[in-house]
Order: sequence, then structure tokens, then C-alpha cells
Amino acid sequence: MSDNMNDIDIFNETDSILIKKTLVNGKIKDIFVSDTGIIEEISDKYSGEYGEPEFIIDGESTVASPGFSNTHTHSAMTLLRGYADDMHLQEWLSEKIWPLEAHLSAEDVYNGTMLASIEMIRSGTIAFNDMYFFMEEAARAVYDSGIKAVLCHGFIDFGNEEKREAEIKATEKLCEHIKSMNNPRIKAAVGPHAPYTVSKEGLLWCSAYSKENDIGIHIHLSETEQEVKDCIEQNNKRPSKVLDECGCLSKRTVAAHGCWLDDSECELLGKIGVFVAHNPVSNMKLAVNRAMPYQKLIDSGVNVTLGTDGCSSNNNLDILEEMKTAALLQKFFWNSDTVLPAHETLKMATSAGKKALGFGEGELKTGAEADIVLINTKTPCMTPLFNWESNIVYSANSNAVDTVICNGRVLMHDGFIPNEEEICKKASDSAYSLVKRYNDSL
Ligand SMILES: C[C@H]1O[C@@H](n2cnc3c(O)ncnc32)[C@H](O)[C@@H]1O
Ligand SMILES: [Zn+2]
Repeated sequence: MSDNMNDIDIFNETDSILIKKTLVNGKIKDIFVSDTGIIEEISDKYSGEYGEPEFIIDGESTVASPGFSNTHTHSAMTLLRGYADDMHLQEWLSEKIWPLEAHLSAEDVYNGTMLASIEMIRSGTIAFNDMYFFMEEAARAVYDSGIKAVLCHGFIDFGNEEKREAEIKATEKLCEHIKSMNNPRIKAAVGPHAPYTVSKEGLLWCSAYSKENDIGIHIHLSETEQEVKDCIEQNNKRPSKVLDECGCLSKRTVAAHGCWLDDSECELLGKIGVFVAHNPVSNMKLAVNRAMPYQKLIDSGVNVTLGTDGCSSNNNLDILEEMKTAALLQKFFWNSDTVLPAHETLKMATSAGKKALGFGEGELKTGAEADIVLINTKTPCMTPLFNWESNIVYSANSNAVDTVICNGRVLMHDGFIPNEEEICKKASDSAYSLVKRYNDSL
């Protein structure tokens, strides 16, 4: 699908691009993207007003969609893909995942995040919300891969003061580091892991730090029934109330899961303007036993977004797969054929997701950052094309994703991502060496 260009040069950061004859909301359009990464023109035929494009992409037989956002993941957990499956969440975390993660190195996180980035790009993801460890290395991987991300250190103190001090230092160090990178594609957030792993003192520090630095909060909320029961037993209140009293709920908060929220919590989150990230594949795999109350959240004014969670509970980062699963799980669990239709599902992955991460509106329009996915309509899964939104949500798979543009820079074209083989090899080596280090320590 490329015209008059050399396939390597198209990955240059600073070139202007003309996408010719792609489908935008069902109509054939040209899209001109300037070398500053902004969509300057969407028209029936490019006017030439912004000069000659350095590159032309033949968009015929493609649908253009706003790029997708993955609003909850632990990207370097790509290294743990297939390491521990078919377990319940608490045993999975405490018996398998945390003991292995104790042996992670900074290099592992770089390699795992590089793998995650290209895996996400393959399904049209242009931004993600990440909570993990050694996050300066995640920032380096995000920089190198060209994707956008909000990064936080997974803050876990288990009520231990010494551990809390270490988590505070790690959070401050990451935020300072990201500030010094001064790159609009990479933002910092505060990452209190969950109300059941962070003390009240820790939650209070996180909320104060996020306010002082005007950055978001990324947290797990009400994923399992047990954590909600434990919270009520310990605090006589449900988790959302505990978080609210600690100042952790705001318009800058992304709360992942929300499977066991009750009506009053949905209303509280809606009133405050919290974003709730639905992670249907992970929820089903870890058998959390209840689907997020999507419709109640929407009716309460909550912005619901989509996430994959990490690769050890999913086990991939395919946002197209997540869209379909979300739409099906909601219908199945709540026994409603109309809940979460295709149009709303796509909005979760595009405009709602980008807003949650503070990266703009997530729409294809002039003046917007050029975060564009071109999906090949000449593939079996996109044929026929009665309804492009329905096809993206219900039938498309990653093989149909042809081109991904993030901030005006081409990250994948004709299904090709530079250095993919090398990135996979390094991540695989890291994964085996991590497991070896752990086994040797036993
Ligand atoms: C950052 C930490 O979070 C852990 N984690 C990964 N997936 C989940 C999940 O579904 N619920 C709670 N915690 C999770 C990850 O392994 C890190 O330790
Ligand atoms: Zn998670």
C-alpha cells in the first residue's frame, strides 16, 4: 500500500504524509499529516495547501480509525506470558508472579516493554497506561518504539513503613526522570497498586503527590469479591469510599477492573469523573466471577475505557480482541443483547481511552494529533463492509491492521515494524534468563 517511497524512510520521525483515498466515517477521503504530527486536512482530494507530502500512502482499500488506547496494562509482563495460567488471582499473584518479579532486572523491563510496544502497535494501539517496576527503562522503550504511554511505578507497601519509603523514592525518581525527558509522548502517573496492597498512609501520599505534580493516578479497584469483603471487614466501607477518603479519586484517576462495584460506588465514581478501565479477557481468565457493571457506570456518568491487563493474565495485548470480548462479555453476563454495542465499544478504545490518558480527544479531525490506524478492507475478516465499526469490533483481527501512525510518525506500514525480530529475540532471552535466575535462587 505504499507509493513512490522506500519502505525504510517512511519510518522517519519528521516527514509529512498524505494518505490517499482512505475511508473516514464511510466516505473516501485524503488525509494530510504535517511534519509536526498534526492532521492538517481531511478532504475529498488534498488541496496542496500544506505543500508536497514527503510520503504518500495509498489508502485505497483501507478504513481509517482513530488509534486505540490500552488503559490498563503491565507491559513488561510480556516476559511472563504463559508462565502461570489457570489459577485464581490471589494465588497466581502471591505464589507465582510476585516471587518471579522479585528477580526482574532493569534490562528485562526494557526488553519486555519493547516487546509489548510492538505487540500493541500490531493491533492498532497508539497509547497505553502502564504500571510496573524499573519504569525508567519502560520510558526508554516507549521512547524507542515511538508509541505514547503514561507510566507509573507499582506502589506496594503492605503497611510496612520501610517499604513505603522505598516506594515513595521510586515514584519520585520516575516522575523526575520523565519530567527530564520532556517528551509529550511520555507521561508519569502515580501507581498505588490497590487498596489491599497499599496502606492508608501510602494512599494519602500518592494522592498528595499526584495533586502537587498535576499527574494522574493508576490503581486496581474491586477486581475480586474477596478484596471487597476484606475491605469492608477492615474499614467498614467499600473500596471506592476508602480511596475517596484518601483523595485518590479524581478526574485524573484510572481505576482498573471495577468488577465488584455496587450502585453507590458507580454513582460516586461518575460524580467525581473517574475513568474505569474494563479488562474483560483478564477478568474471565482469572475467574473474578462478575463482569464490570458497564451500563450502571455509563448511566452514572463514568467514562469507561478498555485495557488488556498484563500478558500473564490475558495472554496478549491485542486491543481488537479486547473490544470484541468486552462487547460479548457484557451481553452474556448481564443477559442483554443491546448492552455495549459496537459503536460504544469503539469509543471506549478510542476517544474515552485517549481522554483517560490525557492525550487528546481520540477523533480523526483537522487540528488533532495524527494517531491513525489504517485497516485493510481487502481481508476476509473485513469483507463485506456494511458497517466499518461493526467489522472492527466483531470481526477484525490484527492481521487486518496495515498501518499505524502515532503523533504523525509511521510505526507500522504494510504490516512491517522495523527491528521486530530482534526485539522478540531479546525479550525471549530476557524471559528465560529471568526464570533461570529465579529457579537458581530456590
Ligand atoms: C504492578 C503489579 O501488579 C501486578 N498485577 C498484574 N496483574 C494484576 C491484576 O490483575 N490484579 C492485581 N495485580 C496485578 C503485577 O504482577 C505487578 O506485581
Ligand atoms: Zn492489572
